[in-house]
Amino acid sequence: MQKEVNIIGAGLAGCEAAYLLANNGVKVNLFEVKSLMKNDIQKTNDLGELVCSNTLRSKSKKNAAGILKNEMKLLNSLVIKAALENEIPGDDALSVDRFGFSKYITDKIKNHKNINLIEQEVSEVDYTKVTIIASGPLTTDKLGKNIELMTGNEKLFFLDASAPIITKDSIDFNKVYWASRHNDGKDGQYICIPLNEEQFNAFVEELKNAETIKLKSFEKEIYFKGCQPIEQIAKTSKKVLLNGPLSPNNLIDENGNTPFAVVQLRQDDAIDSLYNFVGFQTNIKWPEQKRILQTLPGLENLNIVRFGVMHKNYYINSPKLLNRSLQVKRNKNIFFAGQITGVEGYIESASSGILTAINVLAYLNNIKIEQPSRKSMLGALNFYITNPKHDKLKPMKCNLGILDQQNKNAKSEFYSFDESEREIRRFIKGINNFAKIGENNE
Ligand SMILES: Cc1cc2nc3c(=O)[nH]c(=O)nc-3n(C[C@H](O)[C@H](O)[C@H](O)COP(=O)(O)OP(=O)(O)OC[C@H]3O[C@@H](n4cnc5c(N)ncnc54)[C@H](O)[C@@H]3O)c2cc1C
Repeated sequence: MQKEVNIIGAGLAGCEAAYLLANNGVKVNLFEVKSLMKNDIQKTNDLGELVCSNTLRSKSKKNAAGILKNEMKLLNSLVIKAALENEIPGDDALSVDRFGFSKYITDKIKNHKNINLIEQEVSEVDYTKVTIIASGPLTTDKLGKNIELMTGNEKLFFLDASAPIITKDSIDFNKVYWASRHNDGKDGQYICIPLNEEQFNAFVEELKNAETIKLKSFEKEIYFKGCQPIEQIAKTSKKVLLNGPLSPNNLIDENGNTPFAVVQLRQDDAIDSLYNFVGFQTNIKWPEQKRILQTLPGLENLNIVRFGVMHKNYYINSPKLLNRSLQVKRNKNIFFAGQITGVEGYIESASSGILTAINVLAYLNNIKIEQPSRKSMLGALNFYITNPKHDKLKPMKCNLGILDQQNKNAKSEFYSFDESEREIRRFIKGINNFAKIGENNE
């Protein structure tokens, strides 16, 4: 009889897991609620939606995100395929047309003979079925409560925010210029809004005094580093702004000058009509957002198509609840994948979907497998989020610091990349008796 798995959530992790399992002959029931009930940041009915920025971050072989994406590609990632098919200019980053990206994923999932997409909210997990919970940082309340009951554990959360998106035709191009940080200012792919010191100081004051949406009393201000709202950074330090979202480094204008500060806009769609603010996650009230952004040179008439918003991000205490196979210790039929496990970010969540699916496949085949080691980014993330030493897990993005690569200083600048690739190839070889991971295995 055909093996069967339920997956809750058709986001990045759920779709990756469904794709891998279905490609390996497993019948997948993929449950997704968004066509019936959207959360505040979902905009379309398509699957694998990118809810905020449209970038899967750096392509560099020296960067943690570049290393993880290469590992995912080796593992036949649906998300990487969708991204490469829908890539748009983004300098060093893999930026995508978010609509084309999700459409690609949706088509692959809906047309797969082994995947049955079921549009409904799951409020109770059926423990008798092998199940992957991939319901993400905005898991519905009913399911969240059911997960709490199952785990007997407190749910954790941190606050996250998204950045506004504007139309290109509302920008005054006489006041901005094109440049790319990683390309010596040539062949610019980002719209750069130059600020002199006075303009920068005035903008920072606006951000500091901006009226923000009030948090509910139970939402203590817990921000995850890397997703801090811009107004919060402004309150903390001008230096952090100048070294971060408003850094002018390498953004040389047409006259060969480097401005005091630069606000960057990144292309957001394939037809080049929308742009998002780089590093401008915000929780400022919407009319205030518009007023403050309009003070920037060139944006006096800006047209915002999506405002920045802030959200709670749920995740479980994985070190306590899950074993290294991302399986609930007290209920072997139940697995978790994606951001709900405590990884943070698009590619981290998607890659976790791949690893969980491989573990589910091993479980269905009654095979014990060795997880990828910490020489790979996938293995390092998995080790981090399931490490019992982290009794209060803090969400983790991929980064070079979590890799266990003893000789990385002694070797070439691409040592980590090469070492991680070797590790993933070794891992794939080790599971090829039950998992088909080939490039075009569909
Ligand atoms: C506001 C915000 C901004 C973010 N910005 C970025 C960013 O710019 N860059 C980045 O790398 N990461 C960002 N993230 C993180 C990113 O969203 C996640 O890392 C990623 O989408 C998580 O993937 P996932 O598959 O785990 O969950 P999701 O992509 O959220 O998918 C989960 C799916 O489960 C569905 N679902 C939920 N509950 C149920 C239920 N009961 N029954 C059925 N279906 C259900 C949801 O509708 C959803 O489609 C952001 C997150 C938030 C909340």
